[in-house]
Amino acid sequence: MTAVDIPAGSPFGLDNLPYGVFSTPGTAPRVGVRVGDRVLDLAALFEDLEIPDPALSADSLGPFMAQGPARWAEVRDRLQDELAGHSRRGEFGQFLHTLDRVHLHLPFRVGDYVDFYANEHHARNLGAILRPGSAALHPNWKYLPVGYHGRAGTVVVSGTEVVRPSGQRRGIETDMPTFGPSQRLDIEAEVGFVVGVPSRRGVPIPLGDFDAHVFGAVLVDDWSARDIQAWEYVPLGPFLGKSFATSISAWVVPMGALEHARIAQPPQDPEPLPYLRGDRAWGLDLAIEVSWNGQVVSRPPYAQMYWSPAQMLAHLTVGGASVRTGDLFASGTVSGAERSQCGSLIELTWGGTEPVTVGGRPSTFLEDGDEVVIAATAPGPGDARIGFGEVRGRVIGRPETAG
Ligand SMILES: O=C(O)/C=C/C(=O)CC(=O)CC(=O)O
Ligand SMILES: [Ca+2]
Ligand SMILES: [Mg+2]
Repeated sequence: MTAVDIPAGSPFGLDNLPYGVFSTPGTAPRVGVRVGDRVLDLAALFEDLEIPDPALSADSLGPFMAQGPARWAEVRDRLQDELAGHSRRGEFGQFLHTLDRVHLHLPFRVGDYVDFYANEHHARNLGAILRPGSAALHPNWKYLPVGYHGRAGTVVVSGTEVVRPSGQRRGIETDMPTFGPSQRLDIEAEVGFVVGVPSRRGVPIPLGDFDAHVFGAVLVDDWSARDIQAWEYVPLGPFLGKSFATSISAWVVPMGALEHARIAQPPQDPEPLPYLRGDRAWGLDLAIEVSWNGQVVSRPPYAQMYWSPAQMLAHLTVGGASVRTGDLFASGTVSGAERSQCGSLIELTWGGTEPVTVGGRPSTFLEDGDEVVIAATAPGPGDARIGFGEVRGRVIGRPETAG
């Protein structure tokens, strides 16, 4: 028994306690923690406990995340103790709001945003689809986690509508561009890692220091306009095809909640260079599920990621780049060896040549009105699951062109 009602088997039990930013009608956004199907007002609880912290009244997790790992652990331990009913009071009703009564905001101000390309199945599939006749993997791929800097200002919270981008599109049969709404609008199911503690410019973050900087993880949907991307990406990489919207889940799962999800990474051959070499138990056994208009179309296994989040951060900073509170780096699309495990529609439909049936309709890329939901859970202690919640987005036509 806990001091609060948590539905049996909820992936939002005391072993999870993910953080977000919420408001109720007429009140200011502030830090909340998901407990079962409710949101706990953290600032109000801590005031009541006579340990107030202005960081918890902020409209972003930033100030709390900047306080660092000792404080994260202290707050988490205190919460677990209070909610487990170990305190004299055990009265939480006044601090809890049911989910249907709260508005969930973007949980932190996104600083810099990087997207990696850390999944070998995805990299090989995209190579085969986009660059037939060339080697699927570039020679650098197994030596460094390939990535690019994305657009932080268009990272949006789950539930935000995604406006179909227009741009220069390459036709399938021709190399001449036309301008108009993307006809190959896609998703990418990814996991993102959120920096809490900044680093100093010129000082790389070694593999072993990951926990000193990274606060938690979110689900990411890296919406991608494949026809825009295919025309523009040479030689500098993704640009407008991926900058119109990147959705993240509303809950940031603290790294402390993922300790039972840690597994060995897949073998790395060739052995990485020394700054990328270290603890191999950095895989994460996250089970992801992609639903398209309510139908599960894919189950990407994060366990198969080639590069670990610690390797991503080490590489991102090895040249001297610093990170700041609120920086987000995403893993890249998560795919498995099977078609039914692919985290993007371009893979799932093999470049649009092999439609999947969604709601009885043969489907390749996203139509206006389509909705995609990416959800995930991780193993917790015993039988418990740790929920990430979901990242949801519905595609709408551009307002001025919508019919
Ligand atoms: O291989 C390419 O040219 C492009 C790859 C992507 O679009 C994937 C990307 O954004 C990185 C990732 O999600 O893995
Ligand atoms: Ca991506
Ligand atoms: Mg504890």
